[in-house]
Parts: sequence; C-alpha cells; structure tokens
Amino acid sequence: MDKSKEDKKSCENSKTQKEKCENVIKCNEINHQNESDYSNNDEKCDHLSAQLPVPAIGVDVGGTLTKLVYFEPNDEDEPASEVEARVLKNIRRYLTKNSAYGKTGHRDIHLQMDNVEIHNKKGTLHFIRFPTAEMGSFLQLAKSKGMAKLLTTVCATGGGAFKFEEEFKREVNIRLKKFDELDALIKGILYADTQCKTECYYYENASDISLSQKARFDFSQPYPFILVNIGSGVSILAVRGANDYKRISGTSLGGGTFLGLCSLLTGCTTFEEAIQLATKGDHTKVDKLVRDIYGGDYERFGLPGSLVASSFGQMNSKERRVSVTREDLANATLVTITNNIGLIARMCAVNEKIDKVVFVGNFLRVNPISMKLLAFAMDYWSDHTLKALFLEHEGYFGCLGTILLT
Ligand SMILES: Nc1ncnc2c1ncn2[C@@H]1O[C@H](COP(=O)(O)OP(=O)(O)O)[C@@H](O)[C@H]1O
Ligand SMILES: CC(C)(COP(=O)(O)O)[C@@H](O)C(=O)NCCC(=O)O
Repeated sequence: MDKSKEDKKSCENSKTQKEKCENVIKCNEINHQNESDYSNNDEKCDHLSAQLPVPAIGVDVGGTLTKLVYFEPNDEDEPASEVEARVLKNIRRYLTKNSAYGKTGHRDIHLQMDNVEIHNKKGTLHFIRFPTAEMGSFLQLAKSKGMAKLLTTVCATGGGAFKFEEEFKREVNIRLKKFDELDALIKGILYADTQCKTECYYYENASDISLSQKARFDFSQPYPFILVNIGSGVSILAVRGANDYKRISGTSLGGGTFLGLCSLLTGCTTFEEAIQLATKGDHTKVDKLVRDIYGGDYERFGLPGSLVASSFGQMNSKERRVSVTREDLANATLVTITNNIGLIARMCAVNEKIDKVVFVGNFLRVNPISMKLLAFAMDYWSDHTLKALFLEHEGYFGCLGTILLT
C-alpha cells in the first residue's frame, strides 16, 4: 500500500475508533485503594503520587518493543511559564501530528482513543512503538525536541524500566517512576475495556479456521480470566479481581522465539515480513502430521490425521528439506510457537478452572493466523468449554497501566 493510501486508511480507522469510543463509560473497575504501591518504593518520585504528570507519558520498555502512550488532555492546565507552554506545545505537536518518528518509531493511529477520561481529565490517548534496541536514538530525539527540558519524570514499566534507568538519568535527566509490568498490564486491560466498547473480541466458528470470524465480546464481567501475555516471552496469569491475580506460568517460547527462528530459517528482517511469509506458506510440508505416521486418524485417542504429530518432523529428510519454501518454514515456525502457547494456556485454564482465556501482546499484531489457531485450540481441545478472547490494543496495556497507576 502506498504511503498516502496507508495514511488515509489509518485516518478512516481512527475515525471509526473515535465513533466507537465516543460513548465513554466511566471506569468503575479502576479503584485506587489497594493498588500496588510498587512505585512508592522510589522515594524520589513520591511527590507524583495520584496526579497525572504533565505531559502524561507512560512507557513499557519490553524485551523487543518499547510501547509509549501519550495522554493529550482536551484542556491543558495553565502552564507554569511561557517556556513550559512552548515546550508542551512542541511535544504535543510532534507526538500527535506525526505517524512516524525517526526511522523506526510508529504511531498506531487506528488505536487512538478519543474522549476518554483519566484522573478526572478528558483527552485523547495516542499509542506509539519503537524497537527497544533503538532506545539510544529515542533518548537523543527526546533531547533534540526539548522534551528532556520539561519532562522530569516518566511513568515506566517492563524490564527496560530497570535496565535503562541509569541511561535515562544520564542522557536526558529523566527519572523513571517504575511500576510492575503485570500490575500495569491488568490495570491497562480493565481500563481499556471500560473505555472502548469494541475492545474485546473472539472468533465465531472457532472450530473451523476457514470460517472463523472476529465478533465482539462483552467483557464487562471479566472475572475470573486467564491472561496470556505473548511478548518476547510469555507470562500467564490467573486474574480473579482487579487486585487479585497470580502469575501461574510462563514459557520462553514466545514472540521473540518466533521472530528469531524465522529470521534464521528464512532470512526475513522484520516481523511484518515474517508474518507475510507465514501467510503464504504451508506448515504441513515441514511438520509430520498424525496421518503421516498413521496413514489416517489415531482413532483410539481421538487424534485426527490432520493434527501435527511432530513440529518440523519432516525436516530430517534431505528431499523434504530441499522442497520446502521460506514461506512454508515461516508458517511452520508460527504454527509451532502458537500451538505450544495454546497448549500451555489451556492446561493453565483447566488447572485453575477458568473458562475465559485472554491473549494479549504484540506477537498478535497483524497476526490473525495465530489468533485463529489459538481460538481453535481453546475451543477444540476443551470440547467447546474454553473461550479465547483478544483485545484491540494488544501490546499497549502495560504503558497505559502506568499512567493509571500514577
Ligand atoms: N514491529 C515489530 N518488531 C518486532 N517485533 C514485533 C513487531 N510487531 C510485533 N512483534 C512481535 O511482538 C513481540 C514483542 O511483543 P511485546 O508485547 O511488545 O513484548 P516485549 O514487551 O517483550 O517487547 C516480538 O517478539 C514479535 O514477535
Ligand atoms: C521475563 C518476562 C516477564 C519479560 O516480559 P516480556 O518482555 O517478554 O513481555 C517474560 O519474557 C516471561 O515471562 N518469560 C518466560 C519466563 C518463563 O516463565 O519461563
């Protein structure tokens, strides 16, 4: 798609999103009483408790991507000085008028949330991402745009809030007000769902992938639910209330594994390219299926012939290796990682006796193959008792959570 068409599409999406979100429902789920005071350990930042920093920016510095949310209030508070007013205006203009920042930063315009309320202020939430590996360039950009002059503190979560803390201080004299990533994630999810009626969806006809289609899910009574965050690695939580959750499992075979293996096997250079290749490929050329072993179904234990018996199981044969394409390898990598996550998620749901399984994280970005597979896996292997749910703001809940927890 050429750039102008892409921008136009983004704007249309943004308009739809605006319409969808216009009817703001006040967030009843977010209570500020028993919430984590993780950040209060940071004495330097105590003065910021329970107020929105100006400008309100939250970052989630993950293993692969840094996610940033900027809350643009409808009515800006009276700035303390003329200089402050000018810098604030510059930041606002820079963040909200561009959709690309430097070489690798992107604003997801289609996810923008208009007319939302945070800490009694109405405004717009803008969502931006860039590779964590580009943190140095981001800090230089923040310096050059004068942000560092005005921003003294940024709400931050993710492992990088720890890893880059010193660098933020040294390079731009910004302090990070740190929040735990799982606290922030849950806060962000519950908030987004109350603000945007179309946030949560599932796949109708999940048992037939060729027919499955996105449909809205009413997530207004969310508890209990299993939360599967598929980022670089995978964290799995059982959530029973706004402040009642535990991390029950995880796996190192996550989105980072998919991208790493896919890069090795196909030479692809971006996540988008990996997904495009996977979309055109056929994993059955790479995997060994039950029917490749049994000649059909393994009836006694209800294993259909089409089931993957052994991921990449055909690749020990030289003839097979020379006949597979990059696309097949990308598809097989995606299916392998996704099925493994689905299996672990399902076992967690069964153990915890919870029937809703919510999948989030940027691994699901532009990745309907995995979402449909997860929806299928939950439905099929549970005899229709488990439901896979997905959320539109996929990877942005952690950064959003930080400004809510402030
Ligand atoms: N533009 C992108 N660049 C790199 N990885 C991406 C991109 N979009 C989606 N992904 C996928 O999302 C994963 C990172 O997800 P995310 O939720 O941001 O986790 P983290 O917090 O660990 O960075 C990557 O491992 C990759 O599978
Ligand atoms: C360490 C992490 C919480 C970091 O989060 P991420 O940046 O991957 O979103 C996550 O990668 C994880 O839970 N990994 C799996 C560890 C395990 O349980 O084996």
